[in-house]
Amino acid sequence: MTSSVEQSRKAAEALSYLSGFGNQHSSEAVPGALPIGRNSPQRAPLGLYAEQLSGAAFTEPRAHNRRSWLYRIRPSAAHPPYHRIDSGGITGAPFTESTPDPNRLRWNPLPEPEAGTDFLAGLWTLGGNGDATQRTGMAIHLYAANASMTDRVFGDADGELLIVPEHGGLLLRTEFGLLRAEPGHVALIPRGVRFRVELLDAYARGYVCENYGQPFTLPDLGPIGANGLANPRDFLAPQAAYEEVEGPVEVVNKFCGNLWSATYDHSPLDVVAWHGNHVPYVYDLRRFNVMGTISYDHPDPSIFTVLTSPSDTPGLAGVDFVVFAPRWLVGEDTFRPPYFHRNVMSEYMGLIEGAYDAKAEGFVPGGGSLHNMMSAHGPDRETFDKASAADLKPQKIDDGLAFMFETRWPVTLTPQAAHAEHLQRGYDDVWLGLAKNFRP
Ligand SMILES: O=C(O)Cc1cc(O)ccc1O
Ligand SMILES: [Fe+2]
Repeated sequence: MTSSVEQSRKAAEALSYLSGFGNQHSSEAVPGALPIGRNSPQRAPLGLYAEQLSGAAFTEPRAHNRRSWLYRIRPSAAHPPYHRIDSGGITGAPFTESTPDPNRLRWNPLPEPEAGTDFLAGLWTLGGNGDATQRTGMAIHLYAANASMTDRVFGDADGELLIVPEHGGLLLRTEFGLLRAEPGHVALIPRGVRFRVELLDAYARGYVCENYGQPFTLPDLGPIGANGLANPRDFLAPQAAYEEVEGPVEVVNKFCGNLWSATYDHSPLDVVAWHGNHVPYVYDLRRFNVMGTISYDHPDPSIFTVLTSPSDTPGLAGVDFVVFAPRWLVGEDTFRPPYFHRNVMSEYMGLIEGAYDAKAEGFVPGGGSLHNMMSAHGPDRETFDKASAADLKPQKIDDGLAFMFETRWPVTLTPQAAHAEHLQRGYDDVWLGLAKNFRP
């Protein structure tokens, strides 16, 4: 099962997908593997085992109900006990080891990992909120890896994983089939789905939003109409693909914040056919249909919402995933970059490529910033001065791709993030020297 970057690349280049967000997809890697007209026939086709994977309670309304039926070589139940293993850099909610911090904070990218670090070993938790045992809240993780996962797979019982590569492509071998996620794409692994990450480049780095709450869905469009923002057909699910591997495979399960491990005598990526709507997917952020003003003022960034995890209060997300993609700015008599603000929501921002229009310096690809609930932030001094004096002709912002995980609850840091070497000291200084211009 060991694989080189070239082998993974070859597999990634051959992929085709099923299109459509939230669809009831179906796929079979071997003709006839998928039962027709029923989910669990007395004997499933080709000697496969039928198994349901639920992502919603059986009784949730149809609009929210999520489940898939998997037809696999061995049932998932055939495994030895799990035992606790060291979690390395990854932890989960509740985050109780640090005092929630009202300061504006910014980090440089993670340092290079030791040779032989795979995606799972390279996960590093920055912080989060909520409680995995209550299925509320979210965690922010970063990853830096220089090796493919071999002979082991990962599954997260705590929540779904929104993976945002910033450097290096990933091949995600999931129970449902293969997905390719390059920088500029996002990949979503639903709660409980097992997967292995192979690198398509020597080095991979990026961000992960672990969502304990309601699964990410597309935002309502309201007066925008029937089209726009992230279009459903651009979300791509895998075609069924299985491996028939006999021999030890470590299965690591994240459960209520801790990692547990069991060594199976076969690979659990052995699903030959499946159907349902609890599926992994990839989405190319460059397909995002950006909306903006064509008159004046800087619109709120909710118009850039790609995916939202709703809470029980309409419009108040557990977490939103927001992208700042290339777009034209044409606002007249308008301060065009992000405004100064204090937000009841907490904002973690990352940069996939280039630069971000509110920060002249210091916010770099692979780095991140946290502006917690009600913390005052906005353009740095240099950006403010420049934008206040700019000639307001139409301007294309096309030199960057930034994103935000915006959550209704404050983000509490892990001790490793609060004391990190790569935490920038003196971030507050970017707002120093904003001149007093008041002339009554
Ligand atoms: O703080 C940020 O840069 C994110 C952000 C962007 C924007 O365009 C308006 C508000 C906002 O919080
Ligand atoms: Fe903000």
